[in-house]
Order: sequence, then C-alpha cells, then structure tokens
Amino acid sequence: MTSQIRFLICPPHYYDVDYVINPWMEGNIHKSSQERAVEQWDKLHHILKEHAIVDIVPPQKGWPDMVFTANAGLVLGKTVVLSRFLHKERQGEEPYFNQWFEENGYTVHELPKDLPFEGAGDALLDREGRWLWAGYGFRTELDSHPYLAKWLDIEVLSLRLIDERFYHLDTCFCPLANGYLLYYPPAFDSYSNRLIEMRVSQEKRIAITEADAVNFACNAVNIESIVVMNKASEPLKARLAEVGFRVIETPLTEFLKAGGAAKCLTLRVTEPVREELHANVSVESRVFNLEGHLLDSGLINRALDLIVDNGGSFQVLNFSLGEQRQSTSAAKVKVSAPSHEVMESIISHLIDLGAVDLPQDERDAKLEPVTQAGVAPDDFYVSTIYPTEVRINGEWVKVENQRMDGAIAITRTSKRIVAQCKLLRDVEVGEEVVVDVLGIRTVRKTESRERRNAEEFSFMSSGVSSERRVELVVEQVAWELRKIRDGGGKVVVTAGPVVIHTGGGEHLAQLIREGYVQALLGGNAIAIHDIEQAIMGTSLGVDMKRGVAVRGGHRHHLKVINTIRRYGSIAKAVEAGIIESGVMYECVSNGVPFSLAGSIRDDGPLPDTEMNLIKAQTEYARLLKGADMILMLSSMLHSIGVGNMTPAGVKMVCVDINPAVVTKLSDRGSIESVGVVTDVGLFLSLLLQQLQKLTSPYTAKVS
Ligand SMILES: NC(=O)c1ccc[n+]([C@@H]2O[C@H](COP(=O)([O-])OP(=O)(O)OC[C@H]3O[C@@H](n4cnc5c(N)ncnc54)[C@H](O)[C@@H]3O)[C@@H](O)[C@H]2O)c1
Ligand SMILES: NC(=[NH2+])NCCC[C@H](N)C(=O)O
Repeated sequence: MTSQIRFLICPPHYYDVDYVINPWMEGNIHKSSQERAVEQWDKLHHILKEHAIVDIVPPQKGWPDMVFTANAGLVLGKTVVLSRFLHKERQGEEPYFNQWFEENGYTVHELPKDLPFEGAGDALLDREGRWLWAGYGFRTELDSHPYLAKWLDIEVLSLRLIDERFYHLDTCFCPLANGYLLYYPPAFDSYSNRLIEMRVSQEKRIAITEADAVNFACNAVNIESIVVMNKASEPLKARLAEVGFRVIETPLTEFLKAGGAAKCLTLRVTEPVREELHANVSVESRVFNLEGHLLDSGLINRALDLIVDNGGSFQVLNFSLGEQRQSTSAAKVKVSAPSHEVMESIISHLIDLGAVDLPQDERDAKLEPVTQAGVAPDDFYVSTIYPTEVRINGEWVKVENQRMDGAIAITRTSKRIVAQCKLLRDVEVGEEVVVDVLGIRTVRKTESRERRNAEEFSFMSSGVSSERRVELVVEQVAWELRKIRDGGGKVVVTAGPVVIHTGGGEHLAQLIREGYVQALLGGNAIAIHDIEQAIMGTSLGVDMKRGVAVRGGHRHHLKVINTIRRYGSIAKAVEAGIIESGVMYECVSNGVPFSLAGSIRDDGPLPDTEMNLIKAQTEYARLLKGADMILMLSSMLHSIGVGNMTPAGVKMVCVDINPAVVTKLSDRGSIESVGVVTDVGLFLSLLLQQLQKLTSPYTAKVS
C-alpha cells in the first residue's frame, strides 16, 4: 500500500446474474461461474490492496449486484449522496450501503423518492477535484444533478448517455490523474461531446475504440499512475504509457456478464474536497401545460419523445384525462435540460406543439434591437408555420405574416405594437427581434375528434396515401377544389415540367380555364416545356401524341425560348398568336397571375423567369397570400420553397412519385397537409374526370 486512498468493495458471495436490467445481462442469467467470479474478484482485491486501503461492506443474500459498490452512492469528503436505484432489483441494496456510510462517519443525503441516481456509477469526479461529471439518460435522472451540486458544493457537468450498452457513466468515461480522460465518445450525444471537448484539451483526451469499450476499458480504477482494468488493446496500453500510465489488466469476465468490471466493483471513499470550489450547475427546468387531444392525437407522446430526443428529461407532474370523447386532456410537464442552450431547443419544439407556460410563470418575450440591417440578434427565435403570439408588456400580440424560418420583428407605433414574421434579410435597424424562448406561444386548434374525423382532409391525416387510395384522395381534392372555386376562394398551383412530360399539361390547362386555379408558381422549365408542346407538339423533344422522340427534338425547347425572347414575354407571344394552347396560354388568356422563379439549371431563361431570387420569393409570397389551398405538382424545388412560406391552416396537397418528397411536405404536423405518391399525369387525369362528375355547382350550407 502506497497511499491513503481508500476503496469500498463487496465480496461476491451472493453474486450471480439473476435478472436482466442492462443489455450485458441478456442471455447470461445464471451463466456466471461463482468459482471464477470469486477468483477474479480476489485478484482485483489483491491489486487494490497493493496500492490503497480497502474497506469491505458485508454482502447480503438476495442482492446479487451489491458487489458493484460504485453504485452505493457518491462520496466527496465526508458527505455522501446515497443512490436511489432505478430498478427495484437493486433498491434493496440502499439500506445496507446507508448503514455502512453512517457507521463510518459520513453525512448521508437522500434524494426524493422517484428521483433515480446511481452513485459513483453515474457521477465521476475530475481527478483534480475541479468538478463532477454526472451522467443521465438511462439510470440517473437529470433532475438529480442540482441536488449533487447543492449537497457537495461542486460544479456539476451533465453528460447524456445514448448507447444502452454504456448505461452508466463509468462504463464509457474515466477521468485520470493529471487531467487526462479515457472515454468512448460515441456513447454520448453531440452536446455532451462538445462539453467534454470544452473542458478537456485535445492532448488530454484519450478516445478509445469500440473494441476496447466493449471490454470495459473505461471501467478502470485509476490510482495515481496505475490504471486497473479488465483488458486493454496493445495500442491503448501504448497510448496510456506515452502519458505516464501503467495498465494492470485483471480479467473480470464473470462480472462483465452483469454489465460491470473493475470500476463498478469499487467505490473510492476518500475524495478530497477543494474548499475554494463551489456549487454550480447549469441544469434548467421549466413547467409547461399541454392541452388538447393529448392521447388520441399522440401529442403527449410526441412532446415527451422530443424532450428526450433533444437531450432533456421530463416529469409529468399532473395529467387530467378528458373523460368524454369530445373533451380534451391536460398535462403539466416539468422539463429539465443540461443547459440553457439545450432548454431553448427543446422549448422551441414544444412551443410548436402548443405547449404554454403555467399562467403564473408567463413572462414577456425577450427582445433585442436589430443593430445591422438584414441581420437578427444571434439568439433570435426561429418562427414556424403555426399561428404565434408573443407577450409584450403583459399583452399577447398576434404575429402577422406567419411563415417558417423567419424572425419575429417588433415595431411600436404610438397606437399599437406590431409583431411580424420577417425573413432575416428584411429585418431593419429600429426594429426589435424576439430572442430566446420566453413569452412565445403557438395557437393550435384543439378541434374535437368528430370534427377532425369528418373534415375533408382527415382521411389522409394518417400519412401518405398509398397507390390504392389515390382515387379516394382525388375525389376529396376535386370536391374541395369545386367548393373553393364556387365560394370565390383561392387555389395556388406549383408545378414542375414533369406535369407536361407525363401528359398532364392539358388537364392543368383545363383546370385553369375552368377557374379552379387562381395563381401558378413554377420555374423556367414548366413554362418552356408547356410552350414547346403548344408550339411544336413535343415535350423535351418527345412527340406527346405518338410518345416517340422526334429527331433533333432535344433542341426544341431552346428554339422556343429564343422565340419567346424575341416577343419579349409569354403574354406578348400569346397576344401575337404564337402560343394558342397549354398551361401558360390559359394563364394569360384567363388573367391568372403566374410567377416563374429562376434556378441554376435554367436554359435561356424565358423573359418572364425572375432570376433575382429575392424578387422571385417576394412575388411567390404575394401570390400565396390568402390561399385556401395549394396544389403542389411534381416539383421538389418549388413545392418545398412554397411550403416554407405557408402558414399552418392552408390546405396543401403534394403530388410526387417520390415518397420522400411527399413526406417532407406533408409532415408538417398539421392535418391540412397531405401527400399523394403517384404519377402526376395520372393524378391530374383522375382529378379532371372527378370534377366532371361533380356537375352541379357546390352550394355550401353557410350557417
Ligand atoms: N431547361 C430548363 O431550363 C430546365 C429544365 C429542367 C429544370 N429546370 C429548372 O430546375 C428547377 C428544378 O426542376 P424541377 O422542379 O423539375 O425538379 P425537382 O427535382 O425539384 O422536382 C421534380 C420532382 O418531380 C418528381 N417526379 C418525377 N417524375 C414524376 C412523375 N411521373 N409523377 C410525379 N412526380 C414525379 C420527382 O420525384 C421530383 O420530386 C426548376 O426551377 C426548373 O424550372 C430548368
Ligand atoms: N457502476 C456500474 N457501472 N455498475 C455496474 C452495475 C451492474 C448491474 N448489473 C446493474 O445493471 O446495475
């Protein structure tokens, strides 16, 4: 024995794999050899005794995992935070460990019931004693970290574990003497990896391979310059030797069957306190209300999943279930995050789902002035498609021009406060912008189950329609188109050239002619190929009647571009009688406005194609204003562009042969958007047939 360092260990008299509470135990029930376990444990004991003082806690029958004394609690100086095991299989160990600590003169702190924390298995002191690394994600709750900071008066750095094989922090993370760190980075989320990299310089970080990690190389006991572990690869031993550590390997394979090795089998009970350091913890918590059809719409699952997926933790403080079919449910959820940054990202997602602060916690939105035109303050709140309100001077102000991916700009006149979504490039000096995630709420419809099920688009809310459901979708879209037209509403179509190539051009032209379309958005290509067909009978050089490529046809569209350029615009070419049919012809003849946005792929371009994208976006936004429905026909580029500009509440139908495009557009969390995976030519042809069936004008029963 060379130092005053003490370890607590527990002999394996009753050790076995009796149950499964981690992935290592799976398939290993009663597969460990008692004899070998004792032999391996004795060897470890012997090594420890050569380098430190070893204390023994008596094992207890019926508690096979008690050998893993790292999970007894967390010690700093003479203070202990006792473990609160997550699994009932280990909860019975708590009083025995408590007894040992009390008998040995420690002050024991106990966490509130139902707040799991698994001791030094999930909390590791920096070996210089500068701070405490604390894990969460599997066994330990993030909400226990502030207690550790308070009781041990130390800074706590929270790390989230994401690989269930490495369910305790000490299975993948081992602070070593002189500020070194042995760890397996893929076991942590990216935020935690960033935190580790900020605190431990590159020369001091020793990242291990998966092969070493699964041999529990991080589950090591470091006593000054020696590192005791189950097994290490030659490169790892060499790397550690380079920085002055000697690895002592001692096989612990019987304990690996229960998911533990050297470090798990020991608890360091002499951890010196650094008096000059004090508590600091960046864990933040906020309580939210969620209301609506939380269970049947899956809202509560989505909310809880996104808290965890984004690195937070939650506690449902209250849940009142709506008893009638019509009634809504309400939940009060406490959200915790390891830092303000993570909290902001979780909250902004929760705001999208309609989560609101408790009335007593409502605060004004944080505003910061714009100091450079076209640049928002760093921490600006990114707007979504959902109707949003911001709280200013105690009043909730509705945000105008709702769209996603903008900033919320505030201007004040003597009479009122105006909040509006603005693209970054449009924010102006003199305006303020909403930053952070306080005082912001989205207004989500909590329509009744009945209404949701009866509403026109509800049949599609289950997701993307399969091929056999296309007809049903078409029927509903036709019905809706008719209703909007007859009610004087607005339908905007975005379309790509595939509409023309698939023979859908004549159907789209007919829709425009019959008044079903109030604006057309697209690119250079839809217009060119449509006009090519009108003038030359081909689309991309293919004869549309015979379905065969025409000799030299690939040049047709260039000739067409040249012709239109000569006339100066599509409208002028129509006026001159050059274009006599097709989509663009119908737009011009029926006074339906269109906007063609340029792209890097464009030939020509046509004189009407707006190559200044800022102007093109503004024109799109102008034409989209007040739309009741948007029909997106086979253009990923233009449909996604339009989707970004459109607030929730506008019905969107996206038709594309590629399910990924459809999913991206229809997965907006709003029941009004729907995707149809099908050939666009077929869709338009079916749509026209259906519209023809609906001969009598729709008369809405307006109450
Ligand atoms: N000659 C030109 O100037 C020229 C030619 C082509 C494209 N462009 C321009 O390039 C940009 C991107 O073009 P885009 O919008 O066509 O491309 P895009 O890739 O953004 O979208 C095409 C979409 O059509 C889908 N699709 C393909 N076949 C289909 C079918 N049979 N039925 C339904 N969907 C089908 C694809 O899955 C894809 O999502 C546009 O601005 C366009 O104007 C210019
Ligand atoms: N500190 C540790 N990693 N201990 C390992 C504990 C193993 C034990 N079977 C459990 O799952 O709880």
